Amino acid sequence: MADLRQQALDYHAAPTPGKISVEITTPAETSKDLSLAYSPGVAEPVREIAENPDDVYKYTGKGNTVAVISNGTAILGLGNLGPMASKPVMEGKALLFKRFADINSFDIEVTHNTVEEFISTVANIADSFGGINLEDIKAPECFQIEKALIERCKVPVFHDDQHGTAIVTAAGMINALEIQGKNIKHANIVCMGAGAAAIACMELLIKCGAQREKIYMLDRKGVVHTRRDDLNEYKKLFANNTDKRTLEEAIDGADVFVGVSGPNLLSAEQLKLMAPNPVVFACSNPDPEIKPELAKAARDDVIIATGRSDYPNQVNNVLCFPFIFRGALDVRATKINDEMKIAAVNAIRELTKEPVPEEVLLASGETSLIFGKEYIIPKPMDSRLCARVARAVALAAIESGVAQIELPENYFI
Ligand SMILES: NC(=O)C1=CN([C@@H]2O[C@H](COP(=O)(O)OP(=O)(O)OC[C@H]3O[C@@H](n4cnc5c(N)ncnc54)[C@H](OP(=O)(O)O)[C@@H]3O)[C@@H](O)[C@H]2O)C=CC1
Ligand SMILES: CC(=O)C(=O)O
Ligand SMILES: [Mg+2]
Repeated sequence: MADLRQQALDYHAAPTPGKISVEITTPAETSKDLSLAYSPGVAEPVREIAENPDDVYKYTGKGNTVAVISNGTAILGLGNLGPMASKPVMEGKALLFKRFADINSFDIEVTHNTVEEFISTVANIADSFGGINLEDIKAPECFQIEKALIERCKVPVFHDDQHGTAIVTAAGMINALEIQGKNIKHANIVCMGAGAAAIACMELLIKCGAQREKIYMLDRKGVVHTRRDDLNEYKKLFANNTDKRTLEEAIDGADVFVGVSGPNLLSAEQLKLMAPNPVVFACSNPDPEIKPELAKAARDDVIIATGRSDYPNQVNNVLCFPFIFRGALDVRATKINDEMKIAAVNAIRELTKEPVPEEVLLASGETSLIFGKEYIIPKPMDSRLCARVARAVALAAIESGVAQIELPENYFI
């Protein structure tokens, strides 16, 4: 662990501080090059864009650039550590956009006093980008922020911790329940956490067939129930009319545990109370609600997933956000709607059942990956994800009427 700590610090410090840089895409060597790139030549695209605003997509990088924007109020599961402390994560998201979907991104860390100030800051710069990926903004402010920005911005705005997480959780959950021989419609679900990721995950699981009254959501004060008078409007949607008050009571006989809260909050004893063949998604980063080795030692019928790269079954929004933006940008979608989200769920879910190419096995350090308890969701290094998810999302955008241009010719086929 100490070794990983030092390796991670060295990785971020060298060979240059940070993880991303900006590259030039056109020649800029000679006076002639500069007369095209800068003055006088740059005036020509300026005039064209002033005449026809859509030409910004033709003459600038806007259409392939996403802003990754945070205020550092919910950095992974580490809490509210401020905008600068969030920068390694935001640079990390930019790295993932580039590595997995060839999308350029800038990380922007906003210092603000009021929610309205944050919203105005983002709304005022949004047009510079093809899309806005909001990251690690805590609940409940994140809901108001995302809603206001969707209304005010012409480009798609997507809160990754809500919807990216929900899409990957839904894809993994449907697969895991299928392997365990269970139907999501009948599943008793415990959700540890009642913030950005939790609310969005549960809403999407409901759209995929889960029943609201079978969901027991918990926050720091225990079960979210109808007799509590301290619930915000988002938690109220999950207030269960129940006498259960504690995790022990909620998890007794549950089929599913989704953890999007904090480290080590589920004990082996609590896991043992779950129904036969349970599904446990311990998704808090970097430290899950229960460690896989502890969960597996407690019972051998469990399917366990975490948000981490160093265990099997990585349920992490990296499997979604690069690709959902790839599809949205490529048909210039004005928003990322439910149809596009469900298309992403199905594309991720279905890919898991296909044979895994050798290059993915190599990159994952595995000799075999076959749909089953240890492989419920594709690996991030699976290059087929970009093609499958982006195409499904782009088609859904077109069919649901939010695309502004047609599918590019031979798009990912
Ligand atoms: N694997 C993945 O892809 C992702 C994982 N996550 C993880 O989910 C977690 C939450 O992130 P996010 O939703 O953005 O953050 P938020 O700040 O919006 O929500 C955090 C929620 O967790 C609850 N919580 C925190 N500590 C405890 C505790 N000790 N007992 C019970 N509930 C607790 C909070 O309760 P209260 O409301 O009472 O404060 C709150 O409801 C993080 O660990 C993050 O790493 C998030 C996104 C993606
Ligand atoms: C993965 C991620 O976005 C998070 O843990 O916040
Ligand atoms: Mg996050």
